[in-house]
Amino acid sequence: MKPVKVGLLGLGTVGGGTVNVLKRNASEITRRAGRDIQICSASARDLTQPRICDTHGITLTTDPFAVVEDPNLDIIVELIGGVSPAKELVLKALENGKHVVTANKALIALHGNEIFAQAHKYGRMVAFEAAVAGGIPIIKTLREGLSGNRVEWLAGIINGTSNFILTEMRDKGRAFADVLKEAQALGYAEADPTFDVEGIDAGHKLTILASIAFGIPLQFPKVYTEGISGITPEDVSYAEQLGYRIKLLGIARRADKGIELRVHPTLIPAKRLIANVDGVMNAILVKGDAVGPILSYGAGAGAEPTASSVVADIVDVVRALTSDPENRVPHLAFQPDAISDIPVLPVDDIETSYYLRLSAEDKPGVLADVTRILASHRISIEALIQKEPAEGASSLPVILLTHKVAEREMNAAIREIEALATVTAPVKRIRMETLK
Ligand SMILES: NC(=O)C1=CN([C@@H]2O[C@H](COP(=O)(O)OP(=O)(O)OC[C@H]3O[C@@H](n4cnc5c(N)ncnc54)[C@H](O)[C@@H]3O)[C@@H](O)[C@H]2O)C=CC1
Ligand SMILES: N[C@@H](CC=O)C(=O)O
Ligand code: NA
Repeated sequence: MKPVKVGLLGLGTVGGGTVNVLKRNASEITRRAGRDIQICSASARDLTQPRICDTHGITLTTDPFAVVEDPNLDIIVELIGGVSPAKELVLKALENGKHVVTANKALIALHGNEIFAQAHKYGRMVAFEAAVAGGIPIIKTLREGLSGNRVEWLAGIINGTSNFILTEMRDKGRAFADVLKEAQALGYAEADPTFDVEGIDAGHKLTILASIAFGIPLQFPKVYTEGISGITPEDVSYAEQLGYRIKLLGIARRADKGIELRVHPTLIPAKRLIANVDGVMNAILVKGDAVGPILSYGAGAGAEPTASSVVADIVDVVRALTSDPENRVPHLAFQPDAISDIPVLPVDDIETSYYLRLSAEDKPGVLADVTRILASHRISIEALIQKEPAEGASSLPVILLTHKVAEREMNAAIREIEALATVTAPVKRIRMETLK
């Protein structure tokens, strides 16, 4: 049979990794796919840049639109990133009758509904396994492996850059900015690394996972996002002393009145498996009603781990080229007319436990004031540590762990605590999850 012809948009970290994996494993991949897969052309902004891959035999261009307009290509692999021109390129490729593989989570989370409608219109596939958790086949797991379950919740470490930074801060006491620079040099970070450290990239991935888990539309604007940029080495160390680890988690959970969608730094008991997922590794814990909890673990970023998912998607498309299109797995696992309108809850309604760190003057009565305020909001305290003031400092750190309370109630209590004359700095708050 004739080879399947692929055009690649982007030859950076993931594009280069994809060329390398397809070349190195060509014969095994052909045995799995049933056809040879040939990268015929590729676009990059600057053709003179050094590359991690050998582009011998690939026609190179600086114009990505020339690739999607090439009538000889069957599959377009979009590895440029960002919304524009990626969106225009993907829509055009589908219109031109090509199947699309992409690693672009921002694009799918923000414009997936429109892109899937275009794919449906032209009877083509869009595959995006690499968009969530790099090399971990979590989309396939949710969409296919767990399709007999009612998913109750999922919680994941789904940003490799943030996890790498938190791990290096904890293990080696390194400074945030210094570790972020290293993550960028290793090709883990987004083109704009604030997407990594402010929880936006994890929010994009959570949007996709939640749609596939619960059968809801992609709705990134309703995800609560908070990143790790405010986490200090002190918080990491206090959490450790209390038996917890701080991880940036993306959490999607069915609650009584709707669905929680939130990304924030979270204290997790140190003995949980997921609390020990370190460096650039990612892990997603999914709780299905039938299977119980399952944990998928693997590299969340980097050239070849991400290429592993890109190539698997190419193989899926190639296999589907010979099967009845109506029997394909739907993009969001649920049939397009079966997407439900169950509401996403505002963050104020979400209940969690909290770690609070206060700076208080070393005077009698301060703790009594704080506990009175918490009690007046029906917030009960689970643990408390009070430290000696640092040498020369007049205020002392007080660390509290609370039982579960609604975010709205905690916000009100924090406002009152911060108004106390004896509390000398804004209260530091990190949410906690037991993940049971
Ligand atoms: N780096 C990683 O570990 C992972 C990246 N991703 C996603 O994969 C995609 C690619 O990421 P990387 O390979 O890291 O990026 P990169 O910056 O290393 O490579 C991007 C490539 O696209 C080209 N490009 C960029 N803007 C362009 C434009 N406006 N027009 C034409 N070409 C353009 C560049 O020349 C380069 O060849 C992104 O969507 C990213 O979010 C997903 C999972 C992991
Ligand atoms: N910047 C992302 C790359 C993979 O999606 C990350 O750090 O996880
Ligand atoms: Na994946």
